[in-house]
Amino acid sequence: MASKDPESEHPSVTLFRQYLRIRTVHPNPDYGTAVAFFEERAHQLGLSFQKVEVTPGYVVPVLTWPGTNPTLSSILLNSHMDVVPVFKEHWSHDPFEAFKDSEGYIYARGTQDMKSVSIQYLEAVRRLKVEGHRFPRTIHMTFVPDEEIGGHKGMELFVQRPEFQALRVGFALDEGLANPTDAFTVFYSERSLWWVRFTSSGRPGHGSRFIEDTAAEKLHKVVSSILAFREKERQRLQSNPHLKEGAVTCVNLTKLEGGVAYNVVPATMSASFDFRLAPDVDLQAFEKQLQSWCQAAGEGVTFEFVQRWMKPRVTPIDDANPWWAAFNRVCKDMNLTLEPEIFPAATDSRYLRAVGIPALGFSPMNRTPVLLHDHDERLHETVFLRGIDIYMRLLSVLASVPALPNEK
Ligand SMILES: CSCC[C@H](NC(C)=O)C(=O)O
Ligand SMILES: [Zn+2]
Ligand SMILES: [Zn+2]
Repeated sequence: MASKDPESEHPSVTLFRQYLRIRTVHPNPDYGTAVAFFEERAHQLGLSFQKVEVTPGYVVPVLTWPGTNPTLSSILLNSHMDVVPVFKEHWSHDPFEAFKDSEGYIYARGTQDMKSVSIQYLEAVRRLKVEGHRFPRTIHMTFVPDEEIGGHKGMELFVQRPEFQALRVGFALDEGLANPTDAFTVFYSERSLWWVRFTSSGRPGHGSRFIEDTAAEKLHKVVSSILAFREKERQRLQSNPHLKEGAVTCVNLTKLEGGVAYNVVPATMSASFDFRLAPDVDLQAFEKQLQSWCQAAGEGVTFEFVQRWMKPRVTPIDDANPWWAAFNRVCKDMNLTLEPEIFPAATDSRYLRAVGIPALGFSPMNRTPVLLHDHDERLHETVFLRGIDIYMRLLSVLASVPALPNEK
């Protein structure tokens, strides 16, 4: 039970607060201290431990609880170690102090995204071990760097390593989002992230004249086409109560660049967009759409990709998927209402799904406002503790899923 008395704080909450104090914050995350923290936990829990250096200076600690049947594929519990920067002046408490208020809310960067989940995994495994359980399937816990900046020095490299293949992962859990209602959200896919810069070239000249064919006019046209598309998608979402945010495509104009002086018409200008493409979008056709918006804007309008995800994958959420069936059954047994959704942004699950691993994004935080990346990110200790109970039940069932047809 949670307690207001600091003397009798639940040890799992104390461990959570210790981890929150490790400053794994961008742009200079202290991964060394975090990796040492997980190594210490591995020793405390009697788990095997390895460090996989995916690129110089970027280590993935892997903690393993072997199953009783090594021929079966394993369960991967993934979380990322890094957290996004803070605007300290907007916080009610120091974001790296892990302050707990008199009601039991813990304030810190990472309380929701996703240091809570890392500790819930560890504590669920610890308690199951203490209770004397053994399961057929091996459980691995991985703590990856750099998710918040794209996973390019983290999960993207890790899934290509022989050490990762050796884990023989059959199913993975990774991050989700809080849900302010009594329900829990679970993510079975995510939108494809495309960051695109459109550059327009035109005739330069004096700012006092009606110059023909300027870069700005053509950029304006392409921006208008994209914002009109945005509005169409926005209306589609708004007019259909059955559609969730992740099921439509979103785009935002996030950067405008160009110009040197008030009285010089520039020869080039650019506009950058953050596209989030719904999993059912035909990506080749969408690229052609970008080309035709450029052509319609006039000569000299081009685009380049800064990020471009081309492998959208969906983890099936029907009973034909034994992992989903197991996950869903536990939630039913625990009377948890699940809201399956497509993750609106990008997580490391995309790298797992792209190499063929079914993955669900789940951070067990109901009755909690979505505060990831926000000021005063916080989580109530009772919600955190209930998450450990939920993982205990989930792990017991997932790690006992009988041999699949390809495992016999
Ligand atoms: C280039 S990867 C960026 C990853 C980030 N993920 C989240 C969850 O905010 C995003 O979707 O913007
Ligand atoms: Zn995250
Ligand atoms: Zn994040």
